[in-house]
Amino acid sequence: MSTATQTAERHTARQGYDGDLRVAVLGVGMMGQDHARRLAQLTKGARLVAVSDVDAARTDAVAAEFGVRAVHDPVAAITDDEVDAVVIATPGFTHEDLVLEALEAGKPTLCEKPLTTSPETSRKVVEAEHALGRRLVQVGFMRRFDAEYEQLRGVIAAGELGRPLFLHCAHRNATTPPNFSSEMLILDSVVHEVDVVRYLLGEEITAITVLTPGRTSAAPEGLQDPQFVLMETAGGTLVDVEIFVNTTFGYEVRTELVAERGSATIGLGVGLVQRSAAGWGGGIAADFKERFGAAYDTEFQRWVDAVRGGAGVDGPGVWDGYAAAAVCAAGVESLRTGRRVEVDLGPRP
Ligand SMILES: NC(=O)c1ccc[n+]([C@@H]2O[C@H](COP(=O)([O-])OP(=O)(O)OC[C@H]3O[C@@H](n4cnc5c(N)ncnc54)[C@H](O)[C@@H]3O)[C@@H](O)[C@H]2O)c1
Ligand SMILES: O[C@H]1[C@H](O)[C@@H](O)[C@H](O)[C@@H](O)[C@H]1O
Repeated sequence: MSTATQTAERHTARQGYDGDLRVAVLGVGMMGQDHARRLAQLTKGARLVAVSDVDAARTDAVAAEFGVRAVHDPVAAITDDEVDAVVIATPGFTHEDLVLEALEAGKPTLCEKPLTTSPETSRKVVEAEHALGRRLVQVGFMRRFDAEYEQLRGVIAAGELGRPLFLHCAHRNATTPPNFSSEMLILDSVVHEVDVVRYLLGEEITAITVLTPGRTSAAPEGLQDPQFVLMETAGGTLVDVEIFVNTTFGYEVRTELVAERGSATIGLGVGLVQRSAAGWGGGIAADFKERFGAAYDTEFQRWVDAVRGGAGVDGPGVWDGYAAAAVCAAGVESLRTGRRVEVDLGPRP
């Protein structure tokens, strides 16, 4: 029997955790460092015990900062007997391998979005978890833990406003990191709207069309920014998303529901008339760490509580990660062809 299989069996047998959950963070760039600090200083019932990054100097520096072990091989951190659970905060293209390693080792995992970068690889993860027979992987769609999104979901579920007709979404970032491609506006950014639409409406997205307006002069050479995305849902709601990632002035994530008998808007602040570099009365968040800080905190606390209690996951799982990957892949196809692309998720295991 392989060591990984033995470890998996040990962890499968375990129903809960008596002491603190010992967590390793893999990938300690911008998000990984933020999550390491969250686990080390804020999340109750969890203890940051190790960090791991392919950049050895970065691993050592972050480990020293938090007084935890530096493990230079990320797979060794996953299979380590002193590690109960892992947080994956490496770039999206590395997620497939690391999540499959974590499943093989039977380690509960909180994987930053996207689950993987294609529907085929996400399906592989869905099937690997299904074969294991229990939920072990949660996907870092943190907006589900944001109080305003929860409130909007409640408004829709209560049904007082009637059937949802439209969701108008705006997703704006101040700037993009180097090497951010036109496809990444869909795969890395709109993936959040794909997930919250499924979360808010409780139904699947059946088609997507991506339109390309004139580029902002602030976009780096070759980047198609902004883009306008139209999604259709199984229940007949139309969703539009303005994705604009080089606004230069700040971070805005806004959603307006228009239903049969009223509308409800989140992410607006109060009394907004105009937003610009000069700001407005209430101020504008600089980035996602500021806008969604409380949501990340809640996401981590609920994940740790679920793992310690034996449930493994409390929030979006591998199927949600797969659905998002499938819609985004169709979106990238639409971006390339200019055509509407239908989405078929196939059977759910
Ligand atoms: N939920 C959110 O709001 C949010 C916000 C930002 C980023 N993210 C996601 O977080 C993840 C990380 O993004 P980031 O902005 O922190 O990136 P980053 O480039 O700042 O950091 C990534 C780190 O991973 C390391 N790395 C690369 N390959 C590795 C591997 N195989 N094993 C171990 N380490 C490896 C890199 O050396 C780097 O230190 C991405 O999936 C991104 O989409 C989510
Ligand atoms: O990786 C980031 C992150 O997911 C943010 O929440 C989103 O606003 C950005 O567009 C994306 O690039």
